Amino acid sequence: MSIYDTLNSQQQEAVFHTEGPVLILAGAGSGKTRVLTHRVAYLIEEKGINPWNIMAITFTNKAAGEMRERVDSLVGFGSESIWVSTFHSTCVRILRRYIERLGFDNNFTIYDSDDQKSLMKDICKRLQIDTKIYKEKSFLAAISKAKDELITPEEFALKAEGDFNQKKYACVYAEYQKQLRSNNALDFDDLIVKTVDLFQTQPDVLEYYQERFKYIMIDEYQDTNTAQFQFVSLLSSKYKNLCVVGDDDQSIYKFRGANIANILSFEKVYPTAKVIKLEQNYRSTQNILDAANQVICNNTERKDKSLWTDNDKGDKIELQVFNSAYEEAEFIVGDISQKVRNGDLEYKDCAILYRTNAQSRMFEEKFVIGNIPYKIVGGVNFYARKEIKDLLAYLKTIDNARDDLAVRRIINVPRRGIGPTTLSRVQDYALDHDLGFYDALKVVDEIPNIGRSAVKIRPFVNFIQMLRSKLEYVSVTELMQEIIEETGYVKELEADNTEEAMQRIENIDELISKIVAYEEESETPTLSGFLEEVALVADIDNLDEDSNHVVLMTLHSAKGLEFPNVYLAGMEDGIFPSYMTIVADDPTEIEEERRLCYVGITRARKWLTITSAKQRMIRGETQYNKVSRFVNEIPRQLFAKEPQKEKVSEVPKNLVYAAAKKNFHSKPFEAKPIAPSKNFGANHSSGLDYSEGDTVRHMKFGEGKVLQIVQGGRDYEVTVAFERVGTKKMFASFAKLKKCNAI
Ligand SMILES: Nc1ncnc2c1ncn2[C@@H]1O[C@H](COP(=O)(O)OP(=O)(O)OP(=O)(O)O)[C@@H](O)[C@H]1O
Ligand SMILES: [Mg+2]
Repeated sequence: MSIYDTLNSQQQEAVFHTEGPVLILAGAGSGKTRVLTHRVAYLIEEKGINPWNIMAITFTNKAAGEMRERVDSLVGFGSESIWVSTFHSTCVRILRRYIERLGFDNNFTIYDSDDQKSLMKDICKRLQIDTKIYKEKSFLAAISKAKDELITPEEFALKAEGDFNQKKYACVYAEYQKQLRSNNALDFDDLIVKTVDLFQTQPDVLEYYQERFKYIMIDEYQDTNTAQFQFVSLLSSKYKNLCVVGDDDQSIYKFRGANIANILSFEKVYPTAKVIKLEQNYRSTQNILDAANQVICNNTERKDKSLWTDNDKGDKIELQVFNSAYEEAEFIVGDISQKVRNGDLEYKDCAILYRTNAQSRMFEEKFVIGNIPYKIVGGVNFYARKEIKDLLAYLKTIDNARDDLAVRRIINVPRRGIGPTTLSRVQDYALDHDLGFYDALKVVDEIPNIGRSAVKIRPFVNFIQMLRSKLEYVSVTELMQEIIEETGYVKELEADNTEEAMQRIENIDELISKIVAYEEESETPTLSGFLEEVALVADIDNLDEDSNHVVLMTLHSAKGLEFPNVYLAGMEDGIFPSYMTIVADDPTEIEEERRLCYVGITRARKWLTITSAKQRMIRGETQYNKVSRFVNEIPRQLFAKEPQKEKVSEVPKNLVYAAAKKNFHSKPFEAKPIAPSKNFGANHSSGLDYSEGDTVRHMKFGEGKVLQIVQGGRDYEVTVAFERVGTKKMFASFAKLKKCNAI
């Protein structure tokens, strides 16, 4: 039996039709992604296509990794030379090779949203824009929107003729692009825009990639924007072997410029396109699928599809309405805990999905108290933390000193006593002489009126130059070590000795582990390579399949994934659909939210629980909401029982909450491996000053008794019975336990 026998006949048709444009339009869970991976295998195994000639594009890095894994297991060899990645990663690879043609250096920096904000702040200041009237955020949003649609600053300016407001935006957009260029940096949107630009202006480059990628496949096609569409069209215009898969009912990124027309008009753009529909859902039970179908059929702007399944009816959908978000969290966490205890499920089979990131906190508290492993996908991104950004800014400065933002971030970290007047003199000098900020620092003695400040600047420049000269023969890990030691970054935190400082040190340890892992895994590790990888980590990538923890994430992040047991939390009008959508009273916006709801429901394989709270605190205000209109679109008979009536808590809620808070630690203890032989920064000494039976003190957990110390692979594992929080097992170097003096 071949692997293709496991596909149904429509799926087979989609796999075997390899030449010319193909559109696979199908509902959730019908095997679209599965078809793509099998198609790649088929091309290589049966058609003898060189893996080198295949490109597959997915929406997140995680999906890319998953696809590579699936192809690997199907094909067994050669899959490393297939390009399987996201639009952004694909474009970075192309630009690293050819962006010089557009006047950038190939080692350009990628700006994240924080970097963009700082840059915009500078620009507004320089252009003397009143940011009380014109928000930096709205400039960035307008620029991003323009880029999604491939509108250049010049075109923007032309369109703005006569409109005072728009002219201001045009002017900021132009300045923003100018600054990016002089910093040798691109923002995320630019990655696509510049690649399209490259293809349009450099025919030989386009031709090279057209010859290279004779077969192109795109997953989640419904969420491509105009710029991405253009990229694909150019690349596939020679051989036209383009296969896209998507579901118009799952288009949920309109706010990021996704253009549903790209899928709806595929047949117009490619009149010879073969269109294949998949109608059997393999993922969910009949009940779950019925609920999803009943919700989505309320949308008018859609291609009609019918999805059916051979699966059992399955359990009915659970609907629970609570008095407060607190009770909602308590129920869900309790339910998971019970199902796991019963042996029905493992933690990793469970996902809690919600509309906004802020909804995660309540669950976190409950998980911490219940000692249940969980992971939040999204939220405060690791790389957005101050200490991580500071240290990365050092690496960026060493890698590409034209990145002014990075240089300015660290010039006074640690404090070097370089004042704002000095900095603005350097900045002026740089502008007057058309130099980058760092280049101006290098010639500090020539800057007028700089006076004694030059003495403070020179050691900084020397330090960076020294590290740069070492680049060729030291590893990134060693580089980081030197930065931490020379700047005294960790020493300063240690001296601070607060809980927050300790958390920061833990984060730095985590960063070091990341660098070590990168250097171990990469064939040719380089500083630029590391920075690139870091810049491209979407939040979703933090999801580690192997670990056994409950996953919490927004509905947007859940696209393409599946879990046996799913909770849709906060299903209230005002939350989902959001208050903004309701007041906008725009049917297309409600339809977008409804599609998001469809995505949510269809993530569930066996069990689906929908919850809502009658009252919930949002940004410090208590809101009273009705059950979401989307829930009312699900026929009653699909629910296990009518929503339960008022549940009166015996303990006043504020007391319960205070009690929860008292026990709340921002994160559950998570053992992190330590970089082998590169233990520095935090006090990673293996010499413990306590032994079994001693009373020790932990910064968060308080006092406890050491029950056991075991030499683990990389570190000592210490088991401590804490008075307040019970017994915990932890790595010695991370726990930083202090022996309490016997009286
Ligand atoms: N022919 C088949 N036989 C058995 N299982 C299948 C078949 N086709 C798909 N599946 C399974 O159904 C589930 C859904 O498949 P897949 O993720 O490819 O769907 P999808 O259409 O990409 O979903 P989504 O729209 O959510 O991205 C997976 O677990 C997959 O392994
Ligand atoms: Mg899919």
